[in-house]
Amino acid sequence: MHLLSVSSLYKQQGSFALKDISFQQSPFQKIAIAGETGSGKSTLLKIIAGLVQPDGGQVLFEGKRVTGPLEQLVPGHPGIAYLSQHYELRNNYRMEELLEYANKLPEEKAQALYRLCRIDHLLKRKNDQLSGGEKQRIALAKLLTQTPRLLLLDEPFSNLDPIHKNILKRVLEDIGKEWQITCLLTSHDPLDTLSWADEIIAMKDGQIVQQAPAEEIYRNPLNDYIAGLFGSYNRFDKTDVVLFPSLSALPMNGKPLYLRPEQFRIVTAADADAVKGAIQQISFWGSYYEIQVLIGHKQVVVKTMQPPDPQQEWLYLSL
Ligand SMILES: Nc1ncnc2c1ncn2[C@@H]1O[C@H](COP(=O)(O)OP(=O)(O)OP(=O)(O)O)[C@@H](O)[C@H]1O
Repeated sequence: MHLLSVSSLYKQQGSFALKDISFQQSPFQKIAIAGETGSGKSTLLKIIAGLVQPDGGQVLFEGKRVTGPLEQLVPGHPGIAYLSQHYELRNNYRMEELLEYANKLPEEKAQALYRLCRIDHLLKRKNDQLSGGEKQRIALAKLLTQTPRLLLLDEPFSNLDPIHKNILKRVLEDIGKEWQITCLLTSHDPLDTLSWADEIIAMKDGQIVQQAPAEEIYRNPLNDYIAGLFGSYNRFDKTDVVLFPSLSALPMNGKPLYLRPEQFRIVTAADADAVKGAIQQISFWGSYYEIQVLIGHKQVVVKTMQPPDPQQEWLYLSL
């Protein structure tokens, strides 16, 4: 049985509408909802959490309908925890006091949870002695002491530096594995979610545009919007085969073909499939270089570990 089943959700909010949202989540399946700002991700999470009333459709959690705030006195569902982008921790309390007040777990289990959330060294501190990433993990631990079965995280990676982002990623892995809690999260930077998610749901203008496993959505995006969500890409249409003859070996079926920069190889002129291009720009990205290459009238972006010689004006590409 599905843990979560969302069907035909509809919600009007001013000029924005969430339209016909349907998907299912199995126990322990890791789903990320991706989409540009304003595509409706937070609204969807809040409806699932029972915090916003939908205008149509329904959410089933463990086979039972999640009621909206207009149907119950205290909004929310005891089995579903929702961590907002704008969580608040009370001032003037030590973190251990805040957690103790909320905690429903036996002491030993609570301490294990604080270790898992990497906050056990922060318990004596007050709100103003913590960084944003540390506060977020305290807020997360506080929610988890309520023993939810489904954890909804709204943009957990935004506003985090790479160090705190990586800590949070490890915490989320452990929550799934060690605490058997299913996670559903949103992100407007899906690159953060590729390594974590089993399945990605991409949204635009209140609708689901594509739903697929992480690798599938990265390699076979449905359109330019989805391709762009996951970083640099090259779009090739049928007419581009003249410029790049080896494209004819790839299945296009009348649709554009999206190739990621790392799918090209820099070769020598002697390579049978070599296509000559003019180097336009080289940018350094830490672990790789991105090169803008002009082939005929077409701009192509290529990723490489070895940059060309700075004097070099041309290079040869192959697929
Ligand atoms: N209470 C509200 N009343 C009217 N419009 C709203 C309300 N809440 C959100 N909206 C609008 O609904 C749309 C979707 O908002 P939502 O916060 O769900 O998007 P999002 O994809 O989560 O964006 P972000 O990544 O910036 O958080 C936006 O255009 C927003 O302005």
